[in-house]
Amino acid sequence: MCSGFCPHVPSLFRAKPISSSRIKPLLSFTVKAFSSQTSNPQAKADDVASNVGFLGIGIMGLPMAQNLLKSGCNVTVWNRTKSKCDPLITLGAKYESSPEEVAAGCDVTFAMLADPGSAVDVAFGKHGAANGLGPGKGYIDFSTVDGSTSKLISDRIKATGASFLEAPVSGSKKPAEDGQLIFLTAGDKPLYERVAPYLDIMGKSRFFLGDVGNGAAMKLVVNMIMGSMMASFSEGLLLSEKVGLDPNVLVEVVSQGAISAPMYSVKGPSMVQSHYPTAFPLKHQQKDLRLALGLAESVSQPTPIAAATNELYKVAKSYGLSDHDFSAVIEALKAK
Ligand SMILES: NC(=O)C1=CN([C@@H]2O[C@H](COP(=O)(O)OP(=O)(O)OC[C@H]3O[C@@H](n4cnc5c(N)ncnc54)[C@H](OP(=O)(O)O)[C@@H]3O)[C@@H](O)[C@H]2O)C=CC1
Ligand SMILES: O=CC(=O)O
Repeated sequence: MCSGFCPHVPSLFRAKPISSSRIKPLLSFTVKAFSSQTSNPQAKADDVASNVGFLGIGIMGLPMAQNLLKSGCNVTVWNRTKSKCDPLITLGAKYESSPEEVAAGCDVTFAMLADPGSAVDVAFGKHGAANGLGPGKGYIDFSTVDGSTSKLISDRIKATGASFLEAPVSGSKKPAEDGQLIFLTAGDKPLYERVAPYLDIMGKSRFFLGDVGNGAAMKLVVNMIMGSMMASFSEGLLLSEKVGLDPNVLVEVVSQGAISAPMYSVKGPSMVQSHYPTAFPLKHQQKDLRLALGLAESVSQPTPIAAATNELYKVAKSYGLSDHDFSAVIEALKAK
């Protein structure tokens, strides 16, 4: 595995670890060329003193905003279903009743929404964040969307005079809780530098990938691979059981070899029990496959495995498994 400094890796994609675990003050920290890796246990409020907004308090938004609050940031929150903000209000968050009001009162506003439709609505729909934005402010969208949607949001945000950064994340509920997300950012470089201390509170590494659309594309490619890996693993678990093997032993064997992945070790044992506690909702994995197929279509790249995988997730959705974890895709392979 390359360290991130390999000469054959284009500089745009190099990850550069920093020596100190302490992030530097907001206005004076050094941003590594295009990407950097940090560890964040000592990240503190006095490193990042301004007011931040957080829109979309779902599975991911809740722990991400929680980590900002625990680091001492002044956080103002909004969610369509207000009650989901309660744990954050208890921790000291301020609540506003629309994205517009959050954006109006904050220097930078983060958004973590379900899909392209909700990301657009919250960014520039009625009472959307754009109404409260203006010069000097920043809008950072963590939602997993396609590049066209991200560019549309970028255009509408920039028309207000504010800056825009797309920043989808790799890493699920537990990495979000642990501040171990990977940020795949693109767009306004000065805004990236300005919000890097916040990203370092919520994540373990960040990549700046250039123009808006590149972060979205990277995220969709990663999740296309992940969706297919999970579908293939599901086939293996069921086949092993049908030929008389113990699928728990398969999980153990896989975990020791070249195809080992944390996802298999973490989710495998509960999949064997037909339990799918939701970390990454199946409906979002299918959305990501659908968007990745659109991306592949746009450049005529054959992706037959992802196409077949997408069909499997659609079957799982038709079984009512949309809000279960994406590992429930295994149910689509069981005889009904
Ligand atoms: N869970 C995971 O492991 C990961 C998820 N992601 C991506 O992050 C994003 C969020 O995921 P996650 O937190 O799991 O999803 P959730 O489904 O838990 O949360 C979705 C959020 O979007 C809001 N929302 C949905 N529709 C609308 C709408 N029409 N208008 C306003 N708000 C809306 C929801 O509000 P309400 O509470 O009212 O429903 C909620 O705050 C997705 O794009 C997902 O693909 C990325 C990495 C990991
Ligand atoms: O998008 C999901 C993830 O685990 O990353």
